[in-house]
Amino acid sequence: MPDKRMTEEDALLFHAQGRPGKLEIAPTKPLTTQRDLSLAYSPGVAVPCLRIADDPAAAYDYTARGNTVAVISNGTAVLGLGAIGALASKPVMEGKAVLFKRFADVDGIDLEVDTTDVDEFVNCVRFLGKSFGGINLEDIKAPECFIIEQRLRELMDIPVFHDDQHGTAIIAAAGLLNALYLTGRDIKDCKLVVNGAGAAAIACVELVKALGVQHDNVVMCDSKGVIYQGRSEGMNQWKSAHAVKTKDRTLEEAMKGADAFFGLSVKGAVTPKMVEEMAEKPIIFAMANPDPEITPDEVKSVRKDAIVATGRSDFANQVNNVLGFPYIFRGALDVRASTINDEMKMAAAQAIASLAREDVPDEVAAAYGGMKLVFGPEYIIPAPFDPRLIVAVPAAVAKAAMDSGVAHKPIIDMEAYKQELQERLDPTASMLNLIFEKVRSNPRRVAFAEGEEERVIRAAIAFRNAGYGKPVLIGREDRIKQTMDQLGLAEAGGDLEIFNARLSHRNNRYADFLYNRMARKGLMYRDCQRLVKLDRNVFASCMLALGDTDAVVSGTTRTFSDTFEGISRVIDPRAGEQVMGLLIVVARGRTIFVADTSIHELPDSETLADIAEQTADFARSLGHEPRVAFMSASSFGNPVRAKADRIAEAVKVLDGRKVDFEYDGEMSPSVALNHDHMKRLYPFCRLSHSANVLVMPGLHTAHVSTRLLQELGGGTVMGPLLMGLAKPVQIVQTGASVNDLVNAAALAVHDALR
Ligand SMILES: NC(=O)C1=CN([C@@H]2O[C@H](COP(=O)(O)OP(=O)(O)OC[C@H]3O[C@@H](n4cnc5c(N)ncnc54)[C@H](OP(=O)(O)O)[C@@H]3O)[C@@H](O)[C@H]2O)C=CC1
Ligand SMILES: CC(=O)C(=O)O
Ligand SMILES: [Mg+2]
Repeated sequence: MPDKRMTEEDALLFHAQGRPGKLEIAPTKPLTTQRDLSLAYSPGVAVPCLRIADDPAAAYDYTARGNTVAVISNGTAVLGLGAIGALASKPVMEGKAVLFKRFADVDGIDLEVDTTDVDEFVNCVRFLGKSFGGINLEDIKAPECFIIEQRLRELMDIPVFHDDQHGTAIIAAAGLLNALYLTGRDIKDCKLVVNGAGAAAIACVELVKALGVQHDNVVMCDSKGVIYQGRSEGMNQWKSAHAVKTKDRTLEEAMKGADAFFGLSVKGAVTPKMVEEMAEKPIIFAMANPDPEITPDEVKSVRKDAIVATGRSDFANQVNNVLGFPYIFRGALDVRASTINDEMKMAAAQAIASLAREDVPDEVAAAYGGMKLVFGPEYIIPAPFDPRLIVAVPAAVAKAAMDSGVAHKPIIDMEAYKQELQERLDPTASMLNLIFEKVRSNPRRVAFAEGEEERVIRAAIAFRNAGYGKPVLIGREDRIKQTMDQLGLAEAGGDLEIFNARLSHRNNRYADFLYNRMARKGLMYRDCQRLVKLDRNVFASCMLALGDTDAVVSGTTRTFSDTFEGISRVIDPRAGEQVMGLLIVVARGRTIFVADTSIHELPDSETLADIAEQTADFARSLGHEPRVAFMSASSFGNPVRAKADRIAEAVKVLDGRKVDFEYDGEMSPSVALNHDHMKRLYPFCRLSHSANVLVMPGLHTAHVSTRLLQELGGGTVMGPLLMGLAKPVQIVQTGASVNDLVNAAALAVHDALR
């Protein structure tokens, strides 16, 4: 079942563009000077080596071990794709490593071990233990995975956790607890059918039985049908442990009257007829990836009363181990647990289940506006981007580790630990995701002014596929169609709307509108007609001004000022605001907002103060408490520099306005961004910590520093975003990528929703 939000080409491009793959390794210490080299490498490195030789626990203080988890597979059960091999499993393993980082700030390293032999695999992994704080086994088929995990748990003194078994079981159990509650069932009476008797299925059954499901109420099926007592074909000890006395031999027979179904097998294994014959209010978790055993639409076509979950993110109720493994390891690593035991697994399941029952914070609910985030059949489990998971699950896991005596480094102050967990999650990434989800739930029309450009066409298709809205390409139809043909996008982009500014029947309306605005600013009617016909930025802006589109994106083919000139002929600034450019820089664990990067050559004090206020507002909307620094080459008059007065003056302007955020200046970047430096040299500085909003003294400096950051910074740079226009317009940089264009268009839609 294809995901409507992307094509196969999108998936390949995503992985291939820029540096191939999804991961890189970045140093955490500077390595610039000879001294750095001496400290990081020989001779300095010998000192921590000897400390660790004396005391192995010191490895947690002097190396990255304590925050590093190996994601290890042999490629024998990759998602539901089967035994595609170690190498072909690498995209999934890199993906798991990225999820570790993104959701729980754990450094994951993927290792693909090219053997299907259990002894070889175990011998390879067992000797790697000293490098890592934990081992996450992934996509290894049953029954070998049971033996591998068991042996490695015995041989290694760090947590060894087969994610497909326990990660899946924890999430499925959490979902089941909530679904049983919603359908008024007692866990002891629940009749469960499980299709699949491999890694994930066996672990799920074991965990739900530990939580109260009765042995005789569970029927498991595999590729040969029902696992009944006495069956000999295709059996193993793990399946035998769950064999039951029954006359049923097929999945279809077993499903009759069942309360709940777990699918951990393959795509399409369940038919609507099977679902039709289940009990009232059936619970159906079709968890095979990437395609479920049955789709939610198929279920709903026969059973409106069903609660349905899948492993995918494009449906409500995603029961996927991504909700578990990052957080479970976070908790386990933080207390240096020697293992991940049943107590920790149950605590994680309970924490996830309880979170779904709690009131969803407004900002999360608003962002997922299209879905019902109120505890109920469409929301039995938290959404993967729920920012509360990073606190709730690791804290529960860490506590269970401490209570069950496997924590080598117990947490003393749980509240402080929760605060620390909160800070691990990059609020910008979370908020941006929430913004994009909000856009998806409220899609709008966006005019791409440079519709003949290859990248713009690709971006329009990706924008539409991502569900952000309806793109309109401005350009000549024959040119656009020809480019689509050349790119092999004729089918994907065939139904996109195209407006040709030269031929549009709207032109007279637009020219009248423009003339009304510009007649007293030196333009004649014929000038306006020509502009509407020939300048696509003017045409697209007229569409926006007159309600024919909700937003405009442009900028790939002309300089910012040329593009802005066309747009500003039609669109005014928002009343009381400055039009300006704002850059978001996420680097080295911090998010910095930089403005104005686009419009004001040499802003006066009042304008600098306006820029500070608008940027502080924006930072706050992304979850950051703003601390504004007015940037300069000098700090607090030292050394005296020409034209620095207006910057210091901006501070006084803000004093007069009584704003509700911290600000100070003028100061140089090394003061603004280095708190120690700031406190030592300028103890009177009013900022409580390093600045996160940098107001630039002028366009030159803003441009130069922006470009330096983009070319050399090593972090993620977003923008510049265009702020302060009365209608939503984004101008990307010339040379913007498809991704930049899609993001800009989505942000423009978000602006349209204000
Ligand atoms: N949503 C989630 O978070 C997760 C989902 N999964 C999904 O679960 C599935 C299984 O993964 P995993 O347990 O790791 O793999 P395994 O290879 O360990 O197990 C696969 C199981 O599926 C059974 N099977 C295969 N075809 C059929 C069929 N037509 N009817 C019934 N059973 C069948 C196999 O039967 P036999 O024993 O007879 O060979 C085997 O028991 C995959 O689709 C995977 O994507 C896995 C982990 C997490
Ligand atoms: C989600 C997962 O781990 C799987 O499908 O294998
Ligand atoms: Mg897996």
